[in-house]
Amino acid sequence: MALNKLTIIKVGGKIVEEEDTLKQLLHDFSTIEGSKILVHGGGRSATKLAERLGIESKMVDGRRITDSETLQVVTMVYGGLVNKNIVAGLQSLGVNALGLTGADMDIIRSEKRPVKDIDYGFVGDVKKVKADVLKLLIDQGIVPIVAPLSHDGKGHMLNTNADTMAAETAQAMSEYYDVSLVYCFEKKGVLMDEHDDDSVIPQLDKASYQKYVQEGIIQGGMLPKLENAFKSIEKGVSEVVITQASEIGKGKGTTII
Ligand SMILES: Nc1ncnc2c1ncn2[C@@H]1O[C@H](COP(=O)(O)OP(=O)(O)O)[C@@H](O)[C@H]1O
Ligand SMILES: CC(=O)N[C@@H](CCC(=O)OP(=O)(O)O)C(=O)O
Repeated sequence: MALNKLTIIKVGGKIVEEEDTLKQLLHDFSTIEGSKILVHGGGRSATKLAERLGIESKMVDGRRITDSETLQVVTMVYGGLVNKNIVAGLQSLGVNALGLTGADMDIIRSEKRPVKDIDYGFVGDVKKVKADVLKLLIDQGIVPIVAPLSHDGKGHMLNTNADTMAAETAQAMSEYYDVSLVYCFEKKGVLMDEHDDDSVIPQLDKASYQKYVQEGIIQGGMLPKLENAFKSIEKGVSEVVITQASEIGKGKGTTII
């Protein structure tokens, strides 16, 4: 029997921090038919609040070094401000959104990343996504809105890259659904030249990805997105697309092959 379709949209920090772009995204998300989940970031909003509090933000390969003060900031920003703004916005559009961190209903459990060359601090590597619980919610007509926070099951929240949260959720949900994972950000897709929006790479395979990383064409925040995209395809996700938020479902952007 063919599996039902599930669309997982990941939306990044630049879109969620601006009222107009967020409003447009929520409108576009509300029009997606069928089962869906929204995973959001908010890195830029966390960096701004940290700055106002006099806390410096450090990123390595697109991931935040999270000390205990930074963990407080990201918990407030992702689990509070950003998540609840999205939930309220979607409710106003008739979408029965439910905001969740990984701790809520134990949906996403992680382990603190071991210290190797770099100590990322309170950053979680995802160990388990409770796909069955998310499915129960979806079956009730609820639309889960997932913040980039997981927990370790011992009482600690852990900061977790939103691209990874979306990918791990997509992989786990593939047991029950035919999953499309769409990474939405402010550019039209993965670009040959970051500053030229007309240089979209329509299809990207792993060999080309590795070559572009070496050449410096792909870097920074695009790294966790693409690492997660390739892993998702390998682990049963039907489709992974990287595109501009306004072009969801229009067959544009970069498709991972
Ligand atoms: N080849 C590339 N094509 C598009 N963006 C790229 C590329 N290489 C690096 N980037 C950078 O990656 C960023 C997206 O990562 P990030 O800011 O983490 O996204 P998000 O909006 O999901 O939080 C882009 O804004 C861009 O600056
Ligand atoms: C560990 C880690 O890097 N966590 C990310 C979580 C937020 C995020 O991923 O937000 P964007 O999608 O807006 O980049 C961070 O704190 O920046």
